[in-house]
Amino acid sequence: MVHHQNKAIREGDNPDLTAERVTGTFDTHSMAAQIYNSEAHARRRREITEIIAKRPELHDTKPFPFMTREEKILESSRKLTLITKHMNEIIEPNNSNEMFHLNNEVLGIEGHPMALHGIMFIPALTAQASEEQQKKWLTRAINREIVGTYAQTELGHGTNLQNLETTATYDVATQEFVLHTPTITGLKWWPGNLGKSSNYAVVVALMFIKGKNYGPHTFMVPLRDEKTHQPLKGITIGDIGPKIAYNVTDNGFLGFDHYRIPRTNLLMRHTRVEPDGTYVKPPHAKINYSAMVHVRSHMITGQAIMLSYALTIATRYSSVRRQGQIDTTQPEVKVLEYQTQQHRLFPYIARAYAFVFAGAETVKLYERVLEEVATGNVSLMADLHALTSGLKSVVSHYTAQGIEQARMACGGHGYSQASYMSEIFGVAVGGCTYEGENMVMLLQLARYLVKSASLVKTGQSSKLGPLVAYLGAKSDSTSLIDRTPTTGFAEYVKTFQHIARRQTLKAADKFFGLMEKGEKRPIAWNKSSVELNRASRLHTRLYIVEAFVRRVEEVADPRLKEVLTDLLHLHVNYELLDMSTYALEDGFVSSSQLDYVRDQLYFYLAKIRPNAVSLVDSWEFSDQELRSVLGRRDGHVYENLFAWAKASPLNKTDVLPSVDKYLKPLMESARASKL
Ligand SMILES: CCCCCCCC/C=C\CCCCC/C=C/C(=O)SCCNC(=O)CCNC(=O)[C@H](O)C(C)(C)COP(=O)(O)OP(=O)(O)OC[C@H]1O[C@@H](n2cnc3c(N)ncnc32)[C@H](O)[C@@H]1OP(=O)(O)O
Ligand SMILES: Cc1cc2nc3c(=O)[nH]c(=O)nc-3n(C[C@H](O)[C@H](O)[C@H](O)COP(=O)(O)OP(=O)(O)OC[C@H]3O[C@@H](n4cnc5c(N)ncnc54)[C@H](O)[C@@H]3O)c2cc1C
Repeated sequence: MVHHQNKAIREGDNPDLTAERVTGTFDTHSMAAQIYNSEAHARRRREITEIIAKRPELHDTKPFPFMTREEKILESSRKLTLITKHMNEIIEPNNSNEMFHLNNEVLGIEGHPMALHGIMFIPALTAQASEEQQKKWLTRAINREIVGTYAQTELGHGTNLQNLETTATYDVATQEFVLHTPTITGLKWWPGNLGKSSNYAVVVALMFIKGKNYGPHTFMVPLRDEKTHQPLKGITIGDIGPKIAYNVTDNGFLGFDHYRIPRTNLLMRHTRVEPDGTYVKPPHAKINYSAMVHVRSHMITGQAIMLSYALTIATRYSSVRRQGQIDTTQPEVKVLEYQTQQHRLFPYIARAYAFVFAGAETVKLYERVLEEVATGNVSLMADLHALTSGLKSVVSHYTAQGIEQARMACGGHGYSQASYMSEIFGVAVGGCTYEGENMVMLLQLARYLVKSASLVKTGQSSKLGPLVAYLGAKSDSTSLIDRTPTTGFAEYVKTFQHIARRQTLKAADKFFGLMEKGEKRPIAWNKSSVELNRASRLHTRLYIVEAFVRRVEEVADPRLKEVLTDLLHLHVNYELLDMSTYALEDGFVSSSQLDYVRDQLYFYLAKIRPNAVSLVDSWEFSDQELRSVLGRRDGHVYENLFAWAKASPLNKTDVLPSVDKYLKPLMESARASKL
């Protein structure tokens, strides 16, 4: 048997796809180790996939698009129960990476009844509950004796946490907090799994003590009777109805009617309220926002994975789909031969790699900050908040765009739910909104950039943190791209730094200038906000490029290094063209340099072409995880599309009741009236 570099090759596969895999120049298992940050983790992913493949009870009983929402929830609860029961046979206990993979394989991306339990409820209790509180609730939560969610957003308020309407008013006499929803707009609205699944929630409410508003705080709140699962007295609760996607998750509403909880249900690791109502403030005003920072830090990788789902589907399909000719004397070509198709897909393949590398760095920083905050050191919280705010916005935006490009790259079949593209898009695009609407989060990063710009302007560049140190550096007079013999990326990085620095300082000038002219700070901020967000995006895109460069520099295997270097070339050239307005407007980059950048882009599209399928195969998504007929590993698309169509519930009978009831009588009466 021949050993190929691409480990996805199997006998009997569509030969067009096998031919693509044979041309791969690198070992896809080794590339998976880069993507998943270690050989051990990549191997464990494969082992988990194999275990699941051998357990049919963990497979979907029918394709998700053929199920109603109720069926999907039932099916996902069945599988959730099974994986909970057999968890220790499948994954290492408490390994969140393995759990994430297990969930993606078995439950999929549409959510499940305990999605928020793992993503926010447990992280909130871990970071914000005191040790005593953790003994009471965290162990039960980890054991899944109770199911919880994170209830913050309201019908009328999501972004602006200071104006939430839900109140928690301290009653000194009974040592209780009274939770209350004063209006319809104060109903909690959106929290995942709040509607039907959870019996507890970490609730965010404005805390009032003796008439004083202490702002948003987090409380552990029982919602349903633990035995009967009936809502408790004083609680109004339910599902908010179907959404664009993510419909296995019961996003819910919740109202409180003077609902009492003990004082000790305020999460008290960092903040305390004494029995007499004395407030002990936390070491950082935003320490209670930790569950949001947790998701923002992890969702970068989550988004990269969803983008790669779509790219895997589209790239494999483009290798088996033949349409039209390039040379009219030759047979029809694979659509992947078209430069336009390559230009549509390959820069996003590069972005997906860039995002997953940036995501790994973000999680590392998050874990460091988590440890430091636990010991009272809050010094890096602002940096982490700025970084994750920018990354969640930029990455979710380009992920949604990339998935949509991948869908269109599949032509008509991309529009069928057999491709699974619409669900992937629908779930991923939610990331532009949840955990802070993208514009709002870019503006959070902009606050950090403006402060940094003001250090530069006042000659205090030495005080700049490592993420923004480049703001204090001097630019060359022009970019040296194409003017130096070096093949490295230093000139590109310098150019991105120049662009981000110039835009940041310019936007900050606009803001400060407006204030100097007498505008109040918030008005000046609003009038500068489009320019400020441009700066945030450029800063974040620079960070992503740098994270990519850092990773490529670390890679030792020469075959991997070569293909990752090709991808990085593609990335920097594509990014620079995409932001060429900024590069051209002060003459830092000339139009002839941009011609060079364009040529480089086309060169690397062609160079990557033979590795395209191997690059997407390296993510090692199983068919079970992808849930896409078009993206099947074996490339046998057409026969399976036909089988899929035949399985459509509409094809159970030859004549639908709607035809019997309406169309037949309509046609009959039309015929009769002609007589
Ligand atoms: C292995 C694990 C696998 C995980 C996989 C994940 C993959 C995910 C896939 C699917 C998941 C789907 C589930 C979705 C779940 C969604 C949940 C939610 O959406 S929960 C609700 C989220 N809501 C928000 O994000 C609201 C956004 N709004 C805010 O965050 C705030 O209101 C604000 C905009 C930040 C403003 O806050 P506030 O009004 O309090 O601010 P100000 O008083 O104006 O102060 C601003 C200063 O505060 C600093 N700040 C703000 N936040 C932080 C922070 N977190 N840390 C540090 N500092 C912070 C800010 O920088 C300002 O500082 P200065 O400029 O004044 O110095
Ligand atoms: C799939 C999904 C899952 C969710 N899960 C949860 C959950 O589990 N728990 C939970 O509590 N919430 C959850 N949410 C809610 C989510 O966090 C909020 O919808 C999100 O934070 C945005 O807030 P909003 O809806 O109030 O938007 P709005 O703030 O009303 O945004 C509307 C528009 O106003 C703009 N805008 C608002 N404020 C400003 C500003 N200061 N400056 C400039 N522009 C501004 C925005 O950019 C946007 O264009 C979920 C939402 C979705 C879609």
